[in-house]
Amino acid sequence: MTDTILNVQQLQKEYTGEITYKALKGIDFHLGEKEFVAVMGPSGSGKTTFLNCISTIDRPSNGSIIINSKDPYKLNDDELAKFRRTELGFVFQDFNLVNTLTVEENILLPLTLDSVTEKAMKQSLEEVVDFLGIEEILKKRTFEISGGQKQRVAIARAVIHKPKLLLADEPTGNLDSKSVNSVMTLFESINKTFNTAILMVTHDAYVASFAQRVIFIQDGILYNEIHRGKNKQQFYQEIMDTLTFLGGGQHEF
Ligand SMILES: Nc1ncnc2c1ncn2[C@@H]1O[C@H](COP(=O)(O)OP(=O)(O)OP(=O)(O)O)[C@@H](O)[C@H]1O
Repeated sequence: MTDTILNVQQLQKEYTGEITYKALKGIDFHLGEKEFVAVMGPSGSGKTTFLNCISTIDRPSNGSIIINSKDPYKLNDDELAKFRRTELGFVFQDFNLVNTLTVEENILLPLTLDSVTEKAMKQSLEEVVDFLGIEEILKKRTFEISGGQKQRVAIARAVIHKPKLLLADEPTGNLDSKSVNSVMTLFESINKTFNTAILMVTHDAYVASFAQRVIFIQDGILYNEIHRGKNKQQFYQEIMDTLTFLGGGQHEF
């Protein structure tokens, strides 16, 4: 068994308001330190809540989350901000780039916040830009580049500090099929080249088939998980079969 980067035990999340809603009802989950796992399930099943609890956006109601041997919910605000900047990387469906900054400035943002030296910044930038093949757009503003390019920039920003764990919520949700392919190939190579563990929520079985394992959440509980063997096409079919078994129209996934 590989070392664990993320250990989730009995995770529960209850949204309180006029009506109390239990979005997560006790989830146990381990992510190996070099693993790439996709999270699937019907709409409203709790996928984003699960990811948000792990990414420290949403505080769990009960249970524990340990990332790289640390409990982020036991850190004070400054420590937590630093923890997120150094140990985690985030990729979202809508890219979350700063429109007033250039591509290069966007990518360097996490490092400027951590007062990294200019020399070290340049070196990290060169490495990530080379890896992602985005030299020619570095001086452009975000409104001058395509959706696929925006997501590559967002990924560059998410991995420039070599996080141990990359968290992605529907990273291909706003992309055309050609960009979906290139972004997923990129995720695969980030996972293999930098040994970055990846946890990614997706509705798309094809996108999930790039992962090594898919977990399925239904009604706030872990319903099932399947592992990829050598054959990606067969894995895709198994994912589709599980989704069909889970029920709900295809539009729900
Ligand atoms: N802030 C909130 N307050 C109250 N209820 C919430 C809140 N956020 C989510 N929920 C509820 O919790 C449940 C799980 O939501 P969540 O967004 O995690 O589902 P999901 O599986 O990611 O759905 P989708 O695939 O549609 O994005 C839903 O029923 C949702 O309405």
